Amino acid sequence: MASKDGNTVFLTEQEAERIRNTVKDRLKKCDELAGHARESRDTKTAISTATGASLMADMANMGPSKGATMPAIGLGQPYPPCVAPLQDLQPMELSDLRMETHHRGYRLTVKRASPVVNLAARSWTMVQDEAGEEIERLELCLHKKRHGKELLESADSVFIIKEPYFTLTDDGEPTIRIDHPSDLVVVPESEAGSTNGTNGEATHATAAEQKARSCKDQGNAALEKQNLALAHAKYSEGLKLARQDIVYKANPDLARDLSRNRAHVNLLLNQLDEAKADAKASLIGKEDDQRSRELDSKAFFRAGMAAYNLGQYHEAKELFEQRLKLTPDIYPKETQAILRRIEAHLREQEAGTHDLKKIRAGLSRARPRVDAASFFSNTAVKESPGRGRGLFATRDIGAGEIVMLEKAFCVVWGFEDDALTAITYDVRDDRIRVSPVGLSRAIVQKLLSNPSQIEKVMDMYGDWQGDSNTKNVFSTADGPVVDTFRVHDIVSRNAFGPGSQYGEKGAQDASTGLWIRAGYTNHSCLANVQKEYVGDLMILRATRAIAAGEEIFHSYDESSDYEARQRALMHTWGFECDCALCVVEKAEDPAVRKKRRELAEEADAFVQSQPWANANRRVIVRAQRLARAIDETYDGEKYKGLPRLATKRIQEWLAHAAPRR
Ligand SMILES: C[S@@+](CC[C@H](N)C(=O)[O-])C[C@H]1O[C@@H](n2cnc3c(N)ncnc32)[C@H](O)[C@@H]1O
Repeated sequence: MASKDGNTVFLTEQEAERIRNTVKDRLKKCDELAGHARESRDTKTAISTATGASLMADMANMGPSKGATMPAIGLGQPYPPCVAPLQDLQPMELSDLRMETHHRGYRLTVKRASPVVNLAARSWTMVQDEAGEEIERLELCLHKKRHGKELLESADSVFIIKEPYFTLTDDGEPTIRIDHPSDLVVVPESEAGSTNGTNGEATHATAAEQKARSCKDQGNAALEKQNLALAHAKYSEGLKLARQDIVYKANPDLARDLSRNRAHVNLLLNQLDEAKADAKASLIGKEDDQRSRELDSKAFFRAGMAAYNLGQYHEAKELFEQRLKLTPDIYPKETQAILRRIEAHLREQEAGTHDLKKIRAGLSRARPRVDAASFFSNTAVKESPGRGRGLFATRDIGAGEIVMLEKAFCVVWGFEDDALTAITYDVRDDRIRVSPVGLSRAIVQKLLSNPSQIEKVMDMYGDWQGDSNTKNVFSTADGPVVDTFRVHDIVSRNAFGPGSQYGEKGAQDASTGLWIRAGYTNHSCLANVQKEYVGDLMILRATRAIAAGEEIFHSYDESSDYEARQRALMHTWGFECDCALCVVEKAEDPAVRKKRRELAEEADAFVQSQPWANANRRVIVRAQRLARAIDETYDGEKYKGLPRLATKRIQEWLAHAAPRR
């Protein structure tokens, strides 16, 4: 575990080595044991170990050092999630598990047998199979919660593990390990009778209708108590019954009521795709009936809000217009106000007409995200030879003009509960990094809640592109499928920090986010746009005139030192920059670069220690001398038309200080 303090993450060489060795030792042992039969555990010992560990973890989570250490996570052995529906998988028993094996084609049904051990980046518990004869450890890595609740804590539930992966923990202990949340199906015990985890079809219409009604009542009661997850589960259970032909033909309104109610819960849970679909499915369409109009008005509102929150403003406009037309007497002012907001967002989307001053004024720590549309029409994504895909200007853009505005797909602010930073060691490149795993986690949650968004996130660049046969499968009959290793790798290469806008500070507190469109922008040290942030709205502004067809570049790393810059680009983004500036710098005598680096360090120290306000003549002369000395390290001929990055800070200091003398 690394300790953290203020802006720095401390990780000594020994600690780094220990993390490396732990991961490598584990992999070695896994290799040796691959295919071996599982050894039976003693139930009593297993439960008492888990109980002790659970207590210790709870105490650590409550203690004074809470949050003072960063979890360490080993990476680099990605495997795809299961893409088969439960009903196509064969049942297996705990005793069938083989070490270091993905049991493809199988499913395992278990029940929790001990308390849950809740750690920062993982949770584990002991589970027993249906016969209760065997006991084994089950671990959920990182993606261990759903709607803020620990999945393993689900009371009275059975867990069905799709294509279980049996491996070793870092401590060398056997465990079933789940990395992809879609590989775990949590089924209420009452429903678990049918082995595929779904309700058996009720054959008798009246009995099914009665059961569906009871589910609706239970859903309503759960909603009243703000138990959204239970309300959703109950409405879903009821819907399954109410949508059966025999029930639907006799009473179509029951399915509509359940859909309308679930739409409401889905909106509260930010499950916008299903909220929209449910609300639309609930429409009755009897315009001559007052009650039907009222209910459909509600449905149009719910579908409209879901579309609005998904940024689908054209659809949202249609839905709210239909609402107004259908029930001009129900909250007309509110509907008109939403329609005005939608019109404003459509203008933002088409012409980039954002009122940034107003947007900025509406932001606070309590409301850190903007309500604004993205504006992309000045840009297009195309191939960029040697760099994968890139972003290109579709028209001439003047210096200082806005090139693009994008609302983040997801931002985790450093002060939010979702924030989590971990030390990650990746065996693929033997590198240790500080990774915003809280952002990966939040993205996965958002994708599970809004499966229509999965494909566009998965299209982003990342090292692990998924299994070639299954990489484009994003759902099964059991729900959405998200490859969390892919999300992690996408975050590694595409996440940016919107800076400290709400008082976040320090490495452990850094805010990070994912902007999908901006993610296609390649790097150049000779960038033509600069990034700015207003809340979670990223603004790319032209730093010089950009001609139609030109590629848009921003700078991923602004270090003036060539070596430091290349190191950061290779370490974080995996490439070597070959822009015109890097070509010249690379060809220079390393001794010249070293001298420039030392002078730049001296200049940085000077700038930090000497305030420019009221600087006296002697101090200014010193700054001028330093600037000249750095300047002299540049060959005038070779650097013609190229920036002299190392002089930047001292020149800025001089620009502030000199005019006042
Ligand atoms: C944020 S993505 C940029 C979009 C990416 N090119 C794509 O195809 O989706 C970052 C990745 O693009 C590539 N890249 C960006 N700038 C580059 C450059 N100047 N030269 C080579 N590769 C670059 C690297 O692979 C980097 O990890």
